[in-house]
Amino acid sequence: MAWSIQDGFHPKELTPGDAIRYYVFPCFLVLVCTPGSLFLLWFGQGKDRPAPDASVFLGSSFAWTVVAVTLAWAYAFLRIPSAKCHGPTTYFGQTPEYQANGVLYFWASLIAFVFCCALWPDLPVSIYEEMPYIMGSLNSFALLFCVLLLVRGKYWPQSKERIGKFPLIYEYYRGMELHPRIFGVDIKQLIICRFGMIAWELLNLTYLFAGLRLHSYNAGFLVSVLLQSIYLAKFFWWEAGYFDTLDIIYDRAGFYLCYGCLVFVPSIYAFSSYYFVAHPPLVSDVTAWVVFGLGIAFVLLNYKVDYEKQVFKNTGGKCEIWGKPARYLEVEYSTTSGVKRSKLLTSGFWGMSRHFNYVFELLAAYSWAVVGIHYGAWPFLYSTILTILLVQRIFRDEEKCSKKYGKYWDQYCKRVPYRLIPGVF
Ligand SMILES: NC(=O)C1=CN([C@@H]2O[C@H](COP(=O)(O)OP(=O)(O)OC[C@H]3O[C@@H](n4cnc5c(N)ncnc54)[C@H](OP(=O)(O)O)[C@@H]3O)[C@@H](O)[C@H]2O)C=CC1
Ligand SMILES: CC(C)=CCC[C@@H](C)[C@H]1CC[C@H]2C3=CC=C4C[C@@H](O)CC[C@]4(C)[C@H]3CC[C@]12C
Repeated sequence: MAWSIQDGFHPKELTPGDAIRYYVFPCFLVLVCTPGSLFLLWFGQGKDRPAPDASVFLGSSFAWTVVAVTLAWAYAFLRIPSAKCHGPTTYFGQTPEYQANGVLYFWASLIAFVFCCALWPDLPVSIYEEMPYIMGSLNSFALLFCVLLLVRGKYWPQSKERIGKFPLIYEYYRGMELHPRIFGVDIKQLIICRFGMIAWELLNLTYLFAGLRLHSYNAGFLVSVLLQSIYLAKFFWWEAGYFDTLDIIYDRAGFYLCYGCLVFVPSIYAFSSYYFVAHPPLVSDVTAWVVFGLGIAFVLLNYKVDYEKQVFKNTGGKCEIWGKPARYLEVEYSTTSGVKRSKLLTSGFWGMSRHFNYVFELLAAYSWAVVGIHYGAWPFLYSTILTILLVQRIFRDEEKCSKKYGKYWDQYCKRVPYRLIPGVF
């Protein structure tokens, strides 16, 4: 069998597992995420504010302006002349093209935002206070956008790919197309890399500036925002590497990714900074800067693990890992254009566990939350959800690899027996 995503769903053979996967889980997420995100932004302000009513979905003119400007800014950077890069060719022969100006986009966004804050000093506090409305607008936009993706992917697909039928709610959740484009740009790059990631960064800065205006300097808050900013700067530096991941080569543009980056990222990923405006961290300055040192180490180590694999792949295995020639397993997989050979790295971090990059990813996420430890669990919301998301991702990634490499994947798992933490899991 050629290595491809062999979709197919047989309602007559529905197992309890299928029912959960194709009906219960997507319905649950679609129903829970919207009220959940709105609750978080109301609750996170920690005041006795009246709970938002249904009119919050209409947003406000300020909220819609913020959303529209951020989207237009992200879109503009995907249209300006720039170098291009490409993702892996799909099994049905499509090679997605991306704009390779992530670093410029990141710095230009930061500078433009700081400039706006200097021009309108009340801007950060206004955005902070209007966040429930901004989240209302984002929810309305995202839910509708995912309907458009579903309709277009189902009735007017842009690619030649043929995929099996699934329950409608699952198609909405999963999405229909792998690499859809809109007005000349790749939708996943626009929504995930450009909107989601820059919203996370600019919201962090907004909350930090709002905190400074409403209270005073707080080392714990600054450290938390700095660590996330360094992490996000690293993301834009490595953006081309992201085009080789599960989200791009396997997941489709639908609720999971698009609603995820339009709503889940701004509400949950940036939540600790949001929470710190009304609940300034209570750790001492010295503790905060020790956390900073550790956090930077975790972010860099996370990058180092990804980088080892990138160098290994780019050199076809002819590289050194930790000062010794890389060790690997030779593997084969079938494609529609014949059998292909590849290699799986088994030395360095990739010999310790099959997803050691996630260990540092999690440590980094816990490090920028830990400055809020005196407030209990809320500052750890993102890191806790990330733990669940990454464990689920390990299983999804391994299902993909097992389908792709077959018996070779079993051999690799024997050589590198642990998934995440050596000796434990
Ligand atoms: N903050 C967040 O929300 C999240 C952050 N991340 C971060 O994003 C980055 C990328 O993570 P992610 O895309 O999940 O996964 P990985 O970078 O771990 O990539 C997994 C893929 O790499 C290939 N691979 C796996 N093992 C080996 C090996 N030993 N040798 C060579 N190739 C191998 C396989 O693809 P193939 O063989 O087909 O090429 C596999 O599907 C990480 O830094 C991670 O921490 C990830 C998820 C969520
Ligand atoms: C339940 C629900 C709606 C989930 C949404 C999940 C998505 C928003 C995330 C799933 C995978 C996430 C990411 C993967 C890898 C990344 C690289 C990292 O360096 C930066 C973050 C990210 C782009 C991250 C972003 C959110 C997801 C797409």
